[in-house]
Amino acid sequence: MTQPNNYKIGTNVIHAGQSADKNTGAVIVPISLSTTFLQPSPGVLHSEYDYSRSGNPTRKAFEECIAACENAKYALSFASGLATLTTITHLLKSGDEVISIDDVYGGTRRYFTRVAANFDLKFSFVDLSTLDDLKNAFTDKTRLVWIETPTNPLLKVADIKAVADYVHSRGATLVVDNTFMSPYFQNPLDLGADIVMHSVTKYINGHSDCVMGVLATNNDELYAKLKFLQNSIGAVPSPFDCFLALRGLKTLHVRMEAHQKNAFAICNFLEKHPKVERVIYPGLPSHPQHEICKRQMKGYGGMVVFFVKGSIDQSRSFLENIKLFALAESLGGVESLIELPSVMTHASVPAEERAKLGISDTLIRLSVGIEDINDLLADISQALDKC
Ligand SMILES: C=C(NCc1c(COP(=O)(O)O)cnc(C)c1O)C(=O)O
Repeated sequence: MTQPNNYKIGTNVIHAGQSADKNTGAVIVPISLSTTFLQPSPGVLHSEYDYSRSGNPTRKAFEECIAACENAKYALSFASGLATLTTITHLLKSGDEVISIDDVYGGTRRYFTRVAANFDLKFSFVDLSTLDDLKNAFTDKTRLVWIETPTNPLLKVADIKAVADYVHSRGATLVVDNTFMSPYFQNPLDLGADIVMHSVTKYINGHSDCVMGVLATNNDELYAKLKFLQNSIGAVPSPFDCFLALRGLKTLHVRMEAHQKNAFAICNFLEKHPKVERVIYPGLPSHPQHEICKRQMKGYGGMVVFFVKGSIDQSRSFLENIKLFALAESLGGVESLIELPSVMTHASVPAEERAKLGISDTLIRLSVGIEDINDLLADISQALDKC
């Protein structure tokens, strides 16, 4: 269990869970690759570790650091964001129902509808800009509510505290996927969420070189169940990935501020451009839930979406001419990424659902990196001029 401390996140990312090694004095947490640990006598442990799937020193350091960053007592890490989602879903039993915000990552919807639904779990997807849909979708079998906020890709925002209060009034559990904000700009547990999770692959690792996931909670009972599931299902990250993620995490506060500064500059440019229909960013007063953003978020992140005027022809032309932004899936790395959700990250969402959500062929998603903003703006400008 991670004890609360009075440090700010900019200190915790560097120090929490990372005390110098008592034996060697090593200041940086080593990569502990041993899969097994000596037992002086059968069943008697030399340390807290017996087998690396059940517990690993490098993984423990990362989990303790994330717990401190999310103001949590506990954190558990996994091989990917979806492995985290899968493990959380195993808290449920046959016949249980789950309500998810409608605009979730395509892989999350795919797991819910094409994997977990085969085990007699029922999923419904609702717009959460108000509580009405949530209340209408709730039944006595609803056990879990899953929200991303902001959502991927449309950056919709849900009122975490209001959702948590209602979910708890019905005796259910709230999970918040905090990937787009990272622990630096938003702490859902402080707002009433029971579990917060991240695709560590994104901003937490921050360098597009590690696929990993993590969850954090203050609930002792949930932690005990999830710790059991982490070991029993075994979807754990490698010690090397934990080392990479812990190293990337150390600059989270610096990177998130740089992402945000560049994102605002790009929004200001796009809003004035004649070939841009609409720009969506939580930090803009024009965002439909901007007041909620100001209340529950400490910043607005590096994700920007906008609609180009025209059709997929204009989208393709723009994306084929962009140079500095890498046309690729994923997000949250120091390099700028760009993608077309309707064809790439959300292609697995049925076309009629995409249409209902507004994920059109002219919706462009930017993961704004921390390159020099003048170069990023010049790149976007030259590509827009050609489409
Ligand atoms: C790969 C992409 N998303 C992964 C993702 C995931 C899945 O994380 P993985 O580490 O890729 O398994 C979970 N939650 C959110 C909000 C995500 O965006 C993407 O949107 O490009």
